[in-house]
Amino acid sequence: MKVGVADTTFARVDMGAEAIDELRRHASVAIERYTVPGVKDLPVASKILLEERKCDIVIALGMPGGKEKDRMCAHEASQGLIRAQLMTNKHIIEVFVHEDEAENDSELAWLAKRRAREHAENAVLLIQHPERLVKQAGTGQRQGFEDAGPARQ
Ligand SMILES: Cc1nc2c(=O)[nH]c(=O)nc-2n(C[C@H](O)[C@H](O)[C@H](O)CO)c1C
Repeated sequence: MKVGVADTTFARVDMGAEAIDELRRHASVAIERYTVPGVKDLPVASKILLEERKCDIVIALGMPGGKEKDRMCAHEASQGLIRAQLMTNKHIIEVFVHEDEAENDSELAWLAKRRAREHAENAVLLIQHPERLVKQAGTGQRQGFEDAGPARQ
């Protein structure tokens, strides 16, 4: 199994390094990293990782800033990532941490690292152990902040 890790220099936390560190816990996983300036560059980087560098799945990590133009950028990047998935028929796990999700820098760093690691785990499960994700269906999993848990009925 080969996992592509696409990340950005715009991000204020080295999310790619966190994802790679988590992936390295799985001995059978090869890793290919591709760093670009910002989130809008992630779709083509991800597509190249899937098509030319023969990755099975890509984790695309980015950090939209807190301004309206950043939110617009993130939305455009998301649309590009969805298109790239449809064009390649492969998963690209979007791992965006919006700068304004956190109250301060230390919470931002904690959130970005934890979300990157949890989605790295999801990428391995999607390719190698999809049945384990089926077991988690409907359990309100979240990446970063606490899980929401299942709805009380
Ligand atoms: C406004 C803006 N905001 C962000 C952002 O919030 N997060 C991010 O990662 N990148 C941003 N960029 C840069 C673009 O994604 C892209 O790197 C440039 O437009 C060059 O293609 C831009 C231009």
